Amino acid sequence: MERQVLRLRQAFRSGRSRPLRFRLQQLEALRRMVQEREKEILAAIAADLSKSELNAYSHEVITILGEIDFMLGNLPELASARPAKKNLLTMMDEAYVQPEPLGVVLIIGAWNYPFVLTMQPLVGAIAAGNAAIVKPSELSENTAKILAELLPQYLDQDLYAIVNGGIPETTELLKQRFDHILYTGNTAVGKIVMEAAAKHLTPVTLELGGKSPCYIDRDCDLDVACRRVAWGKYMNCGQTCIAPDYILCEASLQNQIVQKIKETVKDFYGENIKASPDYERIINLRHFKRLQSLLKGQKIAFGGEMDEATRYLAPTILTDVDPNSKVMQEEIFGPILPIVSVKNVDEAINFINDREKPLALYVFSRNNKLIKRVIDETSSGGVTGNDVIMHFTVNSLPFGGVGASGMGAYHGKYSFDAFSHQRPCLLKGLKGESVNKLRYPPNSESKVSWAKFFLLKQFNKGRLGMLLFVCLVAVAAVIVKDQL
Ligand SMILES: NC(=O)C1=CN([C@@H]2O[C@H](COP(=O)(O)OP(=O)(O)OC[C@H]3O[C@@H](n4cnc5c(N)ncnc54)[C@H](O)[C@@H]3O)[C@@H](O)[C@H]2O)C=CC1
Ligand SMILES: CCCCCCCCCCCCCCCCCC(=O)O
Repeated sequence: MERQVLRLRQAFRSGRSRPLRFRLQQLEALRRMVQEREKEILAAIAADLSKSELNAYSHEVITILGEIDFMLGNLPELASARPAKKNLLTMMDEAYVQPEPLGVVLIIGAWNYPFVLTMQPLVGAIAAGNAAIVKPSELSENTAKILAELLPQYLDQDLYAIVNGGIPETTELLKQRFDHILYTGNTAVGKIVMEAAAKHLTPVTLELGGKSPCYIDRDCDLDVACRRVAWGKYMNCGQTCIAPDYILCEASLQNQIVQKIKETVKDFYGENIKASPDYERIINLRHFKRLQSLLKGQKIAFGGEMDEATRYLAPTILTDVDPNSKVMQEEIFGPILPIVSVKNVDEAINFINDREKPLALYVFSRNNKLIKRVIDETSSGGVTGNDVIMHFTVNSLPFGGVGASGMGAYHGKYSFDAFSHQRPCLLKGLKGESVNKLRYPPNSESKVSWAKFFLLKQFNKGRLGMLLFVCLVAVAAVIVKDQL
């Protein structure tokens, strides 16, 4: 492991990953990989998550193609230096912010969207000019295997590597020094990653989970709300980090919501859900048993059927759920939808604020003011109003958590930023010593007043301001020279 990181570090230090042309070439190669090897990639994702290849394409491959296209189209602008505003003392100098790559970065992915959660950060790491090691989840073993086979065929092998394995391999990897770590997965392991990173003062982006609430207001089109909630909750069998975890609504809405989601489920998956190509399975037996245990003692208003042999768990709704019950204490990450009743929106807001900050928050209402109020009075990684999941798909929005749901963000420009250092650069000439005397010892009352004048005054009024400024500097230089 140590040698592998060293190899990447040497390649990074050679400067090969930095030129814009090289980054664009690598991104194009990654796009070619996705296009040319689409069948193998889809088959691997499908095998890992008992998913149809059509769904594997629309849940995962489409996101990566979109992200690569975004980077190819925007990289020249993202990577270029941005001029910075100057003060009086530096008006004649050059000030700019130059994004620079961080170095060798580590990307640790989770199993639930195994292609997106490794490749989307990789696109950002390449775009920003880094070397990268990708560590896919061992639970999605087919995707991990195909990535290990394909990436070296398309990408520069000295700069981009893939390490497969479970806890021992990841533990070993985390002992190495990286310049950034982007980890996606559960909060407990997030803490392990952050602790390991702290030993090297390595910055981290943590994409964690949590319970994402969904408030459905009385003033709402329930048919639409229930269809959208059912889509986001039961997609990937509930194994989506931003799936609506539970519903908050007034008690009088509960039965209608159950009825409407029930009808939607029939429309989506037919009478025999098990036979639907659009309904996935739980990833493994451990998660299946965990979900089974969350149902104990609950009122199952819909669903609840299960088959351990195939890890099938039907779309399920729980009603009159006690906020203190187990299903409301941990992230569900499965197709179980509890409904908790609240008296009104105020109680819903308090309910959300009494708990850890969620990764996503959903509000359904015809009343935009109410939606804005919920946004203003709560905190969450992201928000979608009158829909679920969809903020993930907008790559001009930063995607990430806050508080217990994570730190940092990525997607589109934010991925580029996550893997870049914004380096401030100020380039001065060697002239102007008469004004510079102001900052050289010995200090004096008059120097301080001049310093205040130069540093605290703001002149940003275009050409006229510039002219005025040049005159001022000339006069000041003469006065300062005489006084010092
Ligand atoms: N914020 C986001 O974008 C996303 C967050 N998630 C969250 O991830 C969670 C589900 O993923 P997990 O079951 O955690 O996935 P997982 O079991 O695949 O673990 C994630 C990664 O951590 C590594 N890992 C596991 N145990 C480790 C240890 N002791 N030391 C070092 N590395 C270790 C694994 O090898 C894997 O690469 C949910 O909480 C979900 O909400 C999932 C997808 C997206
Ligand atoms: C007109 C046709 C439109 C088709 C749109 C398809 C939209 C598909 C959205 C797919 C979202 C995938 C979410 C992936 C989330 C990954 C991270 C996570 O939350 O665990």
